[in-house]
Amino acid sequence: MLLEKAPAKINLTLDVLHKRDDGYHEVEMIMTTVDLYDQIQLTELEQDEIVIKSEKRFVPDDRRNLAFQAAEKLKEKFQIKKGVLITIRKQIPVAAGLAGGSSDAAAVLRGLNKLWGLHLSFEQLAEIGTEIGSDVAFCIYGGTALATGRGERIEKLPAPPTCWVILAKPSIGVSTKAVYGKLNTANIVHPHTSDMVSAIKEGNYEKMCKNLGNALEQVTLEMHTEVRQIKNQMLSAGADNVLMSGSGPTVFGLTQKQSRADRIYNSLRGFCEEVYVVRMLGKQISVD
Ligand SMILES: C[C@](O)(CO)[C@H](O)COP(=O)(O)OP(=O)(O)OC[C@H]1O[C@@H](n2ccc(N)nc2=O)[C@H](O)[C@@H]1O
Ligand SMILES: Nc1ncnc2c1ncn2[C@@H]1O[C@H](COP(=O)(O)OP(=O)(O)OP(=O)(O)O)[C@@H](O)[C@H]1O
Repeated sequence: MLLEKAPAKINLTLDVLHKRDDGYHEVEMIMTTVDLYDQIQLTELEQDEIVIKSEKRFVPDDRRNLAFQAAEKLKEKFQIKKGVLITIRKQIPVAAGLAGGSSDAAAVLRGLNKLWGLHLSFEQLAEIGTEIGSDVAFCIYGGTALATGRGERIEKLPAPPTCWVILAKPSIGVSTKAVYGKLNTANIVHPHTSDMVSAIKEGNYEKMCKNLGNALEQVTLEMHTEVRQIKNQMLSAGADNVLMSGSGPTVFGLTQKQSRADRIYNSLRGFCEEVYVVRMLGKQISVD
């Protein structure tokens, strides 16, 4: 039996450059993992099958689950004739823009690499992960990175300046495909990715806050008024800046003061069911 943590990610920036011929969008985004985790337990089975268990509604227990696809890919590619029970203790909100499913898939790839003694590098696991979803490669490494291409090309960055992150997810789920589908690439307000990279490298918290930006935010804001309400609520409770993560609908606010993090958290409870105060992890996931 083996346990593997699957952390959520947030987007500090998300820029869309253009739509590609293969239907995906060329992106440039800075992502960082936070200490909100799903717990993945991998148990070897006698029978040659993949079984998914999760107590949470909305999490599929068949091939639609990205964790299932991760195990299936490894079995196919390396002709593994063993079975595995994948138990997912879900803590990351579902369909939230926090890469929950992608991080579960990445954790299964890392975990089975150990359990089945495959000795694959993180680079090889990231390549396999990309066949499952655009965010999986980043989730293999965790930490902070600039992701380009359709999200699969990863360049490591140092840890962002220390701060509190308040996450709030309104009670709606958002389909990433639908948000990209509604995006008008001619009307994008592009975030300043290179300024965010330098903010992180300089450890400049104010500059990081100033340069938060997400090209998909406007699309989701127009679909769901709750996202705007949460942004306004966080700002009026004292967040230094706020942004929607990924394709949403989760919004995060930043502050360096714990008392203010508490105030923002309290101001959202009752208003919004899923609220968390977390830290950015900064560090990448270690190979062992
Ligand atoms: C919004 C983000 O989560 C930000 O990190 C990612 O860009 C999306 O990553 P993901 O959920 O792993 O996305 P995938 O499962 O690869 O793709 C879902 C759908 O989103 C759209 N999609 C995704 C990534 C991308 N660079 N361009 C796209 O247009 C495509 O319509 C695709 O069919
Ligand atoms: N392991 C999983 N955990 C949660 N949802 C999963 C999982 N595998 C597949 N899904 C399906 O994927 C859909 C999107 O869920 P997920 O939580 O991964 O979205 P997300 O956080 O918005 O992802 P991203 O930020 O990568 O776009 C869900 O509605 C669910 O049906």
